[in-house]
Amino acid sequence: MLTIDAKNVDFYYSDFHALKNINFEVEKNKVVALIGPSGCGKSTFLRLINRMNDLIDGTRMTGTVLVEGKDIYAPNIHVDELRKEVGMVFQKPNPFPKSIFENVAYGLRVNGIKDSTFIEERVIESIKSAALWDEVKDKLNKSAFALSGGQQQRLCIARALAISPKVVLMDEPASALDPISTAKVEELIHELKKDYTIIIVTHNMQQASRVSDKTAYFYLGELIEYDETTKIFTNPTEHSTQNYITGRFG
Ligand SMILES: Nc1ncnc2c1ncn2[C@@H]1O[C@H](COP(=O)(O)OP(=O)(O)OP(=O)(O)O)[C@@H](O)[C@H]1O
Repeated sequence: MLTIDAKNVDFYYSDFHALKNINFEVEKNKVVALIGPSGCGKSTFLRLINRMNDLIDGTRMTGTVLVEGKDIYAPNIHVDELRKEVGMVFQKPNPFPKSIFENVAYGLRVNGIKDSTFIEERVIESIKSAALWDEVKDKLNKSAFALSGGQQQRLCIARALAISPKVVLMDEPASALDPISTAKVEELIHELKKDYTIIIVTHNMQQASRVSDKTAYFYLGELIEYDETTKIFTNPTEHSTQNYITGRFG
């Protein structure tokens, strides 16, 4: 079964037609990069996969988005349940004003989990998975704001992992980070794909080619080309893709 299967998706911000007939499939445990010039609809599409656009007034979607075979826009879908399966990491690290431990425990607590041994194990495991353990193990009760930006971003990744999602959406997760932190996040993405399916929006072509199995090139609300990353970066079919990856526009 496909992990993500979007068919004939159109999306509007009021009258503005932001996504045009998108068809997009992702297999389990793959990393897919969404690339394309600013304003072409990458983030809009990413946010459709965990219904983040529902929060914006005047928006409308047609078509279907299936996550693990379930139509996530069907009336019986609970958005809170969906977001347990489809986690998200944003461009700027956004830890809560809580301790390092409580940031990661948060999703478990709001989901009603009370078993403190389970919470502790899950928090430690998630921080380890996010490649942050060695840096924070002696200060789990300190404020998350005392961490560096790169550490905060890995903490946000740990927070997303704690509730065991199937899919992790990442919207330019390294764009606010220095090169060393960026490299750590990229290594982490590589590790995480053993257990998760990851969709990442990035403006950094090297990053897309380093971290992803497949790459989707968007332009003016259309999915122009979607293929193996090596193919997109060495021998794309479309002129528009070629122009973008070689830096001729965008
Ligand atoms: N909340 C909104 N209300 C109205 N229009 C919006 C809204 N968010 C995005 N848009 C428009 O939809 C289009 C796609 O935006 P989106 O943020 O998805 O692009 P993007 O490819 O992710 O861009 P960037 O690379 O700059 O983040 C743009 O023209 C944008 O102006």
